Amino acid sequence: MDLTINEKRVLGVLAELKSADAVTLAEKLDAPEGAVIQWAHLCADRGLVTLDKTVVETAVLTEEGKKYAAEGLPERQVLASIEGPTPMAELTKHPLSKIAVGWLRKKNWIVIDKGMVVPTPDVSEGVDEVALKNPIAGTEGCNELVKRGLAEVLESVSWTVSITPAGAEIVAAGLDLREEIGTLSSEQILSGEWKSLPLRRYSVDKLPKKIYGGRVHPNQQILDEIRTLLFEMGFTEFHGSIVQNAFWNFDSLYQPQDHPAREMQDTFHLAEEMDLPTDWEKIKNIHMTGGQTGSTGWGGDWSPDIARKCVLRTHSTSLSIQHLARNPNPPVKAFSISRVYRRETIDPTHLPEFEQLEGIVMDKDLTFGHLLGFFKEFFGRMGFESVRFRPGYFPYTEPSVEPEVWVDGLGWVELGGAGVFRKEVTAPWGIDCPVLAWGLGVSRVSMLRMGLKDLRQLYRSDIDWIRASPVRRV
Ligand SMILES: N[C@@H](Cc1ccccc1)C(=O)O
Repeated sequence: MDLTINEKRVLGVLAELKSADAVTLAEKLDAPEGAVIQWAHLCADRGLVTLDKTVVETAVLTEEGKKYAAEGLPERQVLASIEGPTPMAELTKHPLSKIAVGWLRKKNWIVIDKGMVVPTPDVSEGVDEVALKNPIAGTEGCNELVKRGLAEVLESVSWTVSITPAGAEIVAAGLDLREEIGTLSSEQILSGEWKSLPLRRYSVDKLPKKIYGGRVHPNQQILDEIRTLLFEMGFTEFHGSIVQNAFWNFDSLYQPQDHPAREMQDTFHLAEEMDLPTDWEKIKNIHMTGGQTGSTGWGGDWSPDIARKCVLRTHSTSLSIQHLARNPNPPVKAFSISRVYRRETIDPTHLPEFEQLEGIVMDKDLTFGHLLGFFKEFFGRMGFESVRFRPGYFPYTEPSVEPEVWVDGLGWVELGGAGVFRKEVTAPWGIDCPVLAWGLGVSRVSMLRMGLKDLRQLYRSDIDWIRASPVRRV
């Protein structure tokens, strides 16, 4: 049997001791415990030793636990601070009363009667207090302390290694304890001396431990791929703040102030307010009368106070309109990949935050047909071969569509919305050519591309999944 020198050394010690724990072995062999355990496992693989694992639990007090061990549990301290019936109002002055009162009642150390706290006759030491003096893992008292965060249980693993008859036999037959040779010199080869040297054996059928290099998160890879694709298609990128006022998130997009999407249940509203642009009245006019656009507007009233209120952006269209307001002259061809926030109930296909890919193309003579053509091209390059369009509705586009892609096994999957911005949206900023606009859920795209059933997987720190996900072309 080709044993390594270290395996032989383990057997050598065990031939004498028969059985030993890893700490003793490590001492005898003057080697780290971890290494000794590894050598013992190699011997165990060959049936020369057996290994027994014992998990020992030790309880230790947390910082808070230590403090109470010295001063007494809060309920004990508070109880000690009163003599006989005491008004509740008095008791609550004690700095620990917040923690203590619940426990005092739970332990039946007090009863509360018409605002008076009355100590009961039985206030003897509890198992938790015993454990606080000497915590022993697994005892009822100690479990109580763990629940209260006053103690924690640490696990330590210890190994016992025992030699088997097969191992003893090998030792009895004599062990060659000469150092093994890992490299040969040319003299050793030329002289033929190598034939008698104890050469280190290599096992070619044992797989080495896997090494994982750093890598980009699979979802980020897809986002990067989309960015690269759009740069290749001639787009520039725009960014903006996560916090937007309603003016940019809703009003400038011709979303009426009583639109249901603005409701509490859909949007994260913030307490902050943000100033409006100095020429905000043109948006008010558009909403109330349609301004110079030939539209009748929504009618009714429009309040700058509502428009100043901040929200977490619910869509990146709020960034698109600001990009257009800053760049009102054609051509504009720009995109943004940004997180957006909605009050969704979390489930496999809905999250309260997700990435949107937002795009705008502005130029003379653009038509709705160009928008559909863009999607065919873009989704084709993303690997979705069939695209279809369903009519849609958005307050800021006319016409509007919802593009869908075909995914084998799932059917048609809706990916977002698109359309041509209405005059009510573009005219206030002096834009007079058509603007194609869209917003797609890219997390959906990632999910489909990776074949995931659960969107949440994209945002979990699941290191095994991240390592196992195939590296994609970027
Ligand atoms: N903002 C829309 C998508 C959209 C963007 C631009 C134009 C039309 C629709 C959404 O979040 O669903």
